[in-house]
Amino acid sequence: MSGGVVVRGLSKAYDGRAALRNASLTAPRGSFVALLGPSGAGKTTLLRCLARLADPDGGEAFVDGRPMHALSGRALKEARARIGFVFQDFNLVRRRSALENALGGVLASTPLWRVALGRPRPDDARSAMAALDRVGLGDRADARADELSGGQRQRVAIARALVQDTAVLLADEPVASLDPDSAAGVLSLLKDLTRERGLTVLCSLHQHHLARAYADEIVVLAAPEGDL
Ligand SMILES: Nc1ncnc2c1ncn2[C@@H]1O[C@H](COP(=O)(O)OP(=O)(O)OP(=O)(O)O)[C@@H](O)[C@H]1O
Repeated sequence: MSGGVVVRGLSKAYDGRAALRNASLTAPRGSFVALLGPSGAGKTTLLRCLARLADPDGGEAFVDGRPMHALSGRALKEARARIGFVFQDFNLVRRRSALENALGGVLASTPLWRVALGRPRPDDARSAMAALDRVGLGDRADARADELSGGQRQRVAIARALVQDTAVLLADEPVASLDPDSAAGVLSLLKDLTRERGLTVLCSLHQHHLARAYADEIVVLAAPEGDL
């Protein structure tokens, strides 16, 4: 199984009600794939199943060659640590700086005493700075996350994924709360990263025109009908 994202026949129900039914898609390595569909179609559920933040009831979900549906324990934890996430509601630690948030990408592999003392490994601090530079926020490294604009916060979340050395980035409506210019900036940054680093981006969006402007491919999820 090559890199990127492959979903085959993925299904998930909550309390007997289908949230996702028999979904299949492929996001080849280095591509930007947009996920469209009406509210309730299961876009978030699909992204959560891919990262095994939710357990699918059936089907297969491969992320960068790893069978996420079949992993457990340490192997699952390691696989999940290699997936980057960007969510609509800015999943950053608000009172921490941009640099500390970007460093969150390596915290899973940092000894606890370094976390407790707030002393990152020098290499990690350098790569976090480089990632912030890449997303255009090198001069805001010390700013607290809650002092940044929405677009800047999404850039920090992207920097965190770069520090994590992630191969696949899952983005759940990353521009839903942003003004049009910031939204365009975030999506074009994601697109550039697919070209530059071979990053695979699977990104749910509500705006069709943005999907058409930035995505290599568009996948439309239909709402699952009825109970299972
Ligand atoms: N944790 C949960 N518990 C119960 N039902 C859920 C849960 N998460 C999602 N659902 C239900 O599953 C269905 C799919 O929801 P999901 O959030 O995946 O859709 P979506 O396409 O992302 O929608 P939106 O575009 O509105 O964000 C919905 O009917 C939703 O109510």
